[in-house]
Amino acid sequence: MAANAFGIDLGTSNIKIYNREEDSIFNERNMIAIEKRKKVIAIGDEAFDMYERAPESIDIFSPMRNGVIADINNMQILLNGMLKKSAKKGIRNSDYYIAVPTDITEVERRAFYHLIYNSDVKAKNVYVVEQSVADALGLGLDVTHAKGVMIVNIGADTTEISIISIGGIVLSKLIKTGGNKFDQSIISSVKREHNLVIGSKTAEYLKMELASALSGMEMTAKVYGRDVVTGLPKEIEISSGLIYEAIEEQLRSIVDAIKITLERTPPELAADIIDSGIYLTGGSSNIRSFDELIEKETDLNVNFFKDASESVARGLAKIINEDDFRDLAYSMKDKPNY
Ligand SMILES: Nc1ncnc2c1ncn2[C@@H]1O[C@H](COP(=O)(O)OP(=O)(O)OP(=O)(O)O)[C@@H](O)[C@H]1O
Repeated sequence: MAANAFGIDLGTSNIKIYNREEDSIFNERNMIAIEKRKKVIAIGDEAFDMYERAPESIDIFSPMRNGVIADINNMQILLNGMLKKSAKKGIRNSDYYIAVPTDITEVERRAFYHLIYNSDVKAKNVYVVEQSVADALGLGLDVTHAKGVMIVNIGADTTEISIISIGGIVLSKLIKTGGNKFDQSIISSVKREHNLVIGSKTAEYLKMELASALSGMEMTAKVYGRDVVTGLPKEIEISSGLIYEAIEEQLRSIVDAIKITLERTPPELAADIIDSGIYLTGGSSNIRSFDELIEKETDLNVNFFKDASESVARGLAKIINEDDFRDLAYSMKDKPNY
């Protein structure tokens, strides 16, 4: 029997690890800090704390890009370190369940599997789970039944929109828009409007404080940055209106992708979705009134969950612990050329 079982949701911004033995979810930033291109000096939240503060000799980055593994060697080092951090024992000879986006290439999919299979955790078994299936289970939906559900996961680099029925994916679309793109737009807008250079952590703070998916909110927040003209540090008050203008285009592209997916949904499943509504998940679904915007634009009910950023990990926990859902995980070994 396997020593333990872990469920892994590798996000561009955060890595979430479910540990069966401790029945807990570990959630830290998916970041690694490397000094002089050789020495790993920090991982996870500790690396994130150094981000945009460290000298040039230290590179700090996420080994994931647009929802897929961009740097497998560093992702492996990071994952091993995070597993050791998250679990007191049972890392070796355990079963590993990894969530993978659906709308990616076979090469990208294989990289998730090999990340675990080739790592020094010496996994007993490696199983792959479609990310949106785990997401739906984590929200408390029983996806093994015939009823169709639509899951919209708005993450950091990506938004994945999926239609699930009878435990399988009927349609899935991954678009390269999410929280990180909102942050980048906020940086550009603050620079254009106020001649102020801010870092991405400040942009994320402004997003969390002031962003709304609907116009009309009136709030302000003070931030520090560097004045482009004088080169000196400066404090400025930013309005929610500016943040709305900065992210409006990206909000629209997410709504448009949802509409396109709905248009392509088979009619019987569309009827189910009208009945049950759209399920909104992922960290960026926390932007104020996102559910209201989607409801307004699609005329469908939107179900929003406050702690949705860990729903994939909670879904993996269900697959690990409940026999009824075990078949939702599959081994890549059963497929040729793996
Ligand atoms: N309260 C909040 N308001 C707005 N955005 C938030 C909030 N909380 C988290 N976020 C954003 O959610 C994103 C992280 O979400 P999540 O953990 O679902 O992404 P991920 O799985 O790492 O990314 P991806 O799915 O793109 O690989 C970040 O961009 C973060 O800024």
